[in-house]
Amino acid sequence: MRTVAVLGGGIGGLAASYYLCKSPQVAKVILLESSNRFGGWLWSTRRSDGGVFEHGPRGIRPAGAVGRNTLNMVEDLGLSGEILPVTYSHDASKNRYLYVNKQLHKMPSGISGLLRTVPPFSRPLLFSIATEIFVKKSKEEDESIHSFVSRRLGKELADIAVDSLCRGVFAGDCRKLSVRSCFPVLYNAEQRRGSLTLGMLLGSGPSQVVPPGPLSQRSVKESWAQWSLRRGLEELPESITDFLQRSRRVQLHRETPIKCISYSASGWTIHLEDGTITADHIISALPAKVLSSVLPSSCQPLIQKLQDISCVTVAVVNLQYEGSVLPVTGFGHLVPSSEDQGLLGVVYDSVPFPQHNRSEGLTTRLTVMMGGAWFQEVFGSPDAVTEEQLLERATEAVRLHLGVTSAPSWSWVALHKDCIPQYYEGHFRRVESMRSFIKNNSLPLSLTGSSYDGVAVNDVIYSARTAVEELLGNGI
Ligand SMILES: Cc1cc2nc3c(=O)[nH]c(=O)nc-3n(C[C@H](O)[C@H](O)[C@H](O)COP(=O)(O)OP(=O)(O)OC[C@H]3O[C@@H](n4cnc5c(N)ncnc54)[C@H](O)[C@@H]3O)c2cc1C
Ligand SMILES: C=Cc1c2[nH]c(c1C)Cc1[nH]c(c(CCC(=O)O)c1C)Cc1[nH]c(c(C)c1CCC(=O)O)Cc1[nH]c(c(C)c1C=C)C2
Repeated sequence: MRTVAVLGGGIGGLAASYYLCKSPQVAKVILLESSNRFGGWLWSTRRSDGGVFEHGPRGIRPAGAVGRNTLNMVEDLGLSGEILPVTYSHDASKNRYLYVNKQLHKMPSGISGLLRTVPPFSRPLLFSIATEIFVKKSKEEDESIHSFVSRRLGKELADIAVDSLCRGVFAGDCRKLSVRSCFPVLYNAEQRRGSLTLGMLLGSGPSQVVPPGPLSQRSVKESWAQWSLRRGLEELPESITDFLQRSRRVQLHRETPIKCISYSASGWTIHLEDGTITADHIISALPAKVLSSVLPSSCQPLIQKLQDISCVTVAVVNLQYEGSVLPVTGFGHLVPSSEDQGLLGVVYDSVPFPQHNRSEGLTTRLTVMMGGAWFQEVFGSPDAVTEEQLLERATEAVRLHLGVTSAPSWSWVALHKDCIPQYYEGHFRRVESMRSFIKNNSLPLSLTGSSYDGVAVNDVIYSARTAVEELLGNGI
């Protein structure tokens, strides 16, 4: 392989470039990013007083093949000493809350949490789990998450717990999201074991093989539930960028938006604002809709399918309060759509990562997330809403939900337009048919990034690795 162009310099494009760079088979890697920085949604503000605020992801899970894979990369980049782990026994792992009927309720955990009736639920969770074993498996090839959970565990759990969970991961509506694509473990447990309960007890099928490196082994030994980095998660893309800059085979281009791409027998031509670049193969780590807008019209069937993968907009408001202001301790709370459509949830950042608090004087850091699938309905056009409106709505939620009446001593409002792709029912078929089109037409193109195979940072990195392995026809 002579030249591979990687489109989009978020964590997906950086990871693809990293894996390409590891292989001697590739002569040249060209990474093209439209904005003035690499990292995409991994974005941390570091203040001069020591405070670190995350505007995108704030914690990564170490578990599973995808979690091990990321830790192996982190170790290879020399970031092991920067890790901030949060163990399973930490309050942030044990305590998560739901805000229902204008009150915070701790989500049931442990055996006693399953046996008792825990508000806002009207019966013990064990009842739903025990009866779930006898529910017949579906013959449908996909289903909405809400329909799946209602059928197997009851409507109450679907309406409150699962509705909130989908807002806290996809900022999305569980009535539209696909169980098969968003929660493959649940789908496979039903298909392979006939039940979620049996699937959890017996395992729901083979998982990818990723041998754990020393850092991943440490995460198991020390029981990590999630981790961040000392200077915030943006340290990860910064470190990959440094790694790539050290290679003479890699060209990194910021402020280089791709205008369109064309294909001929001699390969791809990528049209930029001020010139063109040629490549033998393209790995796209662009959001699906952006890729659809730059592809040549000869790819019409692919363009159509890419356009069907839409994204939601999330407003992220970081708040710093003086002193210790939280009435409870834990990861944060989620708000079901029946309680408040626009307010998705509040993360209590100071609890899992106190190391990111300002170095002098006690502070509490919170992040309020708003909008998602309900953005337009609640706030109107993202282009018309003001920062003042979003800040006001966020501080009002903190006052009502957590009883914090003081004004924040620092705040940051970010409007993330089209930031989380929504895997609606039938997503897996759309992705399958896009990849078939590429294969059947022998297009030297790979699809990676959060639009296809999972939205978590771990999933995006693993998808980049898979794209490179498939391209080079070997393991990395
Ligand atoms: C608020 C929020 C909280 C999250 N929390 C978590 C979490 O706690 N844990 C977790 O695991 N995940 C979390 N995620 C998800 C995760 O951060 C994202 O799914 C992931 O970062 C997406 O990476 P990506 O590279 O696929 O896409 P992006 O980050 O969107 O990268 C795409 C890149 O393409 C560039 N681009 C766009 N158009 C062009 C063009 N024409 N030419 C060139 N470049 C272009 C963009 O500028 C961008 O840099 C969160 C996401 C958000 C938004
Ligand atoms: C309130 C909105 C959001 C919060 N986080 C996100 C949104 C949209 C985005 C997000 N959160 C997680 C992921 C990755 C999923 C993964 O597979 O690793 C993404 C894209 C992690 C996560 N956050 C919550 C859960 C249950 C998970 C899954 C992994 C885990 O169990 O740790 C819950 C949660 N998210 C938010 C809050 C306030 C909250 C619960 C109290 C914020």
